[in-house]
Parts: sequence; structure tokens; C-alpha cells
Amino acid sequence: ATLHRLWPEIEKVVKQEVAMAKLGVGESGTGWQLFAEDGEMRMYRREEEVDGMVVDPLKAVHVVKGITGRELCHYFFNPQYRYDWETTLEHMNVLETISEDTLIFHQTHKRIWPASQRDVVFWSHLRRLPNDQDRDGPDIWTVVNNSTEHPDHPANAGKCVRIFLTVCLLCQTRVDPPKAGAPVSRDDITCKITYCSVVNPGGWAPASVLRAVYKREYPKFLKRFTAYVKNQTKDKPIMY
Ligand SMILES: Cc1cccc(-c2n[nH]cc2-c2ccc(F)c(-c3ccc(S(=O)(=O)CCO)cc3)c2)n1
Repeated sequence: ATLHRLWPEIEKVVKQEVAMAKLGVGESGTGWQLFAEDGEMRMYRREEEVDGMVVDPLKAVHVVKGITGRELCHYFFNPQYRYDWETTLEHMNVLETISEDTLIFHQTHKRIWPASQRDVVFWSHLRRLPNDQDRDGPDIWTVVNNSTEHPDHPANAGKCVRIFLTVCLLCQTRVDPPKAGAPVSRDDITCKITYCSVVNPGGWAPASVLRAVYKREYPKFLKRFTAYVKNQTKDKPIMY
């Protein structure tokens, strides 16, 4: 895939997004405001508008036990599972398979009244990264989704308004060593998840409606997705 036309952009965006995801939400001064909490899950946003449109960057952090970062990224990246956990998905199509870890998707999502229905075209890249904190710990895994153009689906050619997004799911796994001689079980595994997203709605949508949708949909998505992966992996060997 290194010879593909998108490779330089993928390398650049993945490095940028991973660096951003690793930054904590820091002290309250950094503009991130906590807007939702549920157990270990914390959702932060920054209120930003571009050309009068809400593009609020989102950063969600969550800690889940019993699954690894590789397993989370496997179920997030692979198209065959998406209808199981992405509740707002109306239609999904893989436009191009660039390599086994890089796909191009077209997706239409359910309409958010009173705005028009949205669709999106994005490349999706799955990447394993060395664990820079704990050298002999499990690797870090990430999936980056970034809007792109594709000749088969020009923007705003049909009934949908094209949205533009950059999403990064970054997962860092920790194994707490079990009692001497005991095998590692899922009870010994913890995964720290960072989900970053910037979505440009691509056309008019009332700020109040968008912020209400984000407030409702992001927590629902992260809870549902992590519960889905726990359920899918509970009786399977651990994938690191
Ligand atoms: C989780 C969430 C947050 C904010 C809005 C909504 C939502 N509600 N009704 C319609 C949508 C909607 C419209 C267009 C979109 F592109 C996506 C969209 C969201 C996430 C991703 S992803 O890349 O994180 C996961 C792949 O689907 C892609 C598209 C979602 N859902």
C-alpha cells in the first residue's frame, strides 16, 4: 500500500491524529469542556464554528476491562461488523480495498430532523504502534478515518449533504500480571480508549440541533460499541 496515491496523506494524518489523541485533556484551561460522564467514560468537546457551522472537536476517553486495543480496533475497522454496532448507519459500501489495513468507505446515515440526510466518504486505516510508555507492554492500536474524495461518489451529487470528518480511535492495553504461574485471563486486561472526532456537517444544520445530537449520540456510540466488543470476544482467545 506504500505505492498507493493516498499513502503520503495517510501517513501524515495518522501521525497527527495519534499525537493529538495522546495529548491529555489537560487542565481545564485548554478549552476542553467535560459534557458527559458515565462510569469510566468522559466526553469532552471544544465549541468551534467554521463558516457559521458547528464543528466542535470531540475527545472521549474510556477505560474498559476484559478486551484489548487490537480487538477494539479489529471490530471498529472491519466492515462486516459495522451494522451490528453503528446504530445511525443506513447504508455502507467499501469503494476500494487499498490493502488489508486500508479501505475506502461510502456511508449514508439516518437523517437528523430538520437537517438533510448526510453521507460521507472516508479512507480508514488500521495501524499497530509501539507502546512508548511500557516497552515490553502490548502494542498500541489505532484506526484513523479521514474524509476523502472518490470518483464514484462526488460530494452533494445526490440527495445527501456530504459531511467531512476525521476520527481517531486510539487504544492502549495494560496487562496486570496474574498470580505466579497463572495464565493471563481477560480479568487481567484493561484498555484505555481515546476517541477523537471532528465533523464538519457540510451544510446548514442548526447549532442547537447538532450539539444536542452529539451530546446524545457520542456517549451512546461508545457505550454500545465497547459492550459489543466485550460480548463478541468474551469466549474467544485474547488477541493482543
Ligand atoms: C456517533 C454519532 C456522532 C454524531 C452524529 C451521529 C449521527 N446521528 N445520526 C446520524 C449521524 C451521523 C451522520 C453522519 C456521519 F458521517 C456519522 C458518522 C459517525 C461516526 C463515524 S466513525 O468513523 O466514527 C465510525 C464508522 O461509522 C462515521 C460517520 C454519523 N452519530
